[in-house]
Amino acid sequence: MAPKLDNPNGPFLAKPLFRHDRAYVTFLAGNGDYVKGVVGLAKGLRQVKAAYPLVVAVLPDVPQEHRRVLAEQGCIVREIEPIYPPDNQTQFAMAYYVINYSKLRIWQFLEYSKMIYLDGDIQVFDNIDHLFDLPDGYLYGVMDCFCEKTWSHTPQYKLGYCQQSPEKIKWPVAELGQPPQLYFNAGMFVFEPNYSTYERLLETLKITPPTPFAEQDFLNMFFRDVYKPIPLIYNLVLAMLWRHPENVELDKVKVVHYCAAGSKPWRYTGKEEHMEREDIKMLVNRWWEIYNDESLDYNKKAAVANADPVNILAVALSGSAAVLGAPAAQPKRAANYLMAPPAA
Ligand SMILES: O=c1ccn([C@@H]2O[C@H](COP(=O)(O)OP(=O)(O)O[C@H]3O[C@H](CO)[C@H](O)[C@H](O)[C@H]3O)[C@@H](O)[C@H]2O)c(=O)[nH]1
Ligand SMILES: O[C@H]1[C@H](O)[C@@H](O)[C@H](O)[C@@H](O)[C@H]1O
Ligand SMILES: [Mn+2]
Repeated sequence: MAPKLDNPNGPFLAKPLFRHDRAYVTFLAGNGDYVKGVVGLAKGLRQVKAAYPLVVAVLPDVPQEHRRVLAEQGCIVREIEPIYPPDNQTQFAMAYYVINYSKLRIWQFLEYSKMIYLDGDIQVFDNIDHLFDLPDGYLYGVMDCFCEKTWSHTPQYKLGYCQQSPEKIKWPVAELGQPPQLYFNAGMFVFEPNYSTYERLLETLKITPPTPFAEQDFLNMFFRDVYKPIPLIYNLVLAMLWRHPENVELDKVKVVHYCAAGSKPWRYTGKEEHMEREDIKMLVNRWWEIYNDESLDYNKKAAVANADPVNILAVALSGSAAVLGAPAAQPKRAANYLMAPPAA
């Protein structure tokens, strides 16, 4: 008797052709050295055998040469238009962060039902694919720390209050009412692209004055009712090491965010405050090990050899091997879409 198939159409059709509607996504602006961060991130994701590709949302000012480097690393490069805060108000945001409002465009990546955003100055040391399985309908991220000078404009900083240790210096409820809502660091978050959310984000931005932490403040405000904190192992903001060491179990950390002043590995000199710490040196070295590891460079042939036949067919249809593991779902809306060229 013929074996009973789960799917009466047979094993070939049992798997959908386009298997992934999930991806990691990062953001790249300018012609500077953040491209190194993104290359490092792409290689880090490969090292931990991430099941999903890395989409890089690039602004028009990212040079072709950098796009080519990213495509050769197996990234899916997508150009986005910049987003600026409302006219004449940019002076109220920290100039350096204004460009980050453009990150809102990633809600427009409708061919993906769920994505994990990671800053270019993040490295992934352990697989985090399981975060894609968190229940839909929420935005997930790691709670920030308010203790660095970058927060000196806020009442939290002035009081010495931090949501990472709310029991140390208590929020003065009698004077100021309820403590501030939980606030996530926007260098990493799990979200669902959605066109109506995207439109509401842009509409709301038009009537929202810019603030110092730019889109990070804005996203915290916009998603305040659906934000769910996840453990800090998913985005270790480096200042946690000296501000709240009792909260950090470094050997369990899966994702490191090199956001503290002077900690970007590709610019590291060790001279800035805290940068002489052994744990910082170790984390910077670990980033470089990944960045320099040639065995982690994208290898089209190996990717094809490891892929199952369904994926190979998908690649053949898409005309690009760089999308292996994330066959080319076509964007449902107009977007400049640069498929990775076949690697030489
Ligand atoms: O010249 C630049 C500047 C930034 N970026 C991209 O924008 C991201 C955010 O910039 P930083 O990582 O330098 O910023 P921080 O980590 O200090 O900032 C934090 O606060 C910011 C407020 O705007 C954002 O929310 C950011 O995601 C969050 O991690 C970078 O990782 C990178 O992906 C570039 O590509 N080029
Ligand atoms: O997003 C910012 C950024 O990452 C800064 O480097 C850090 O000092 C802040 O705490 C954070 O809110
Ligand atoms: Mn960052």
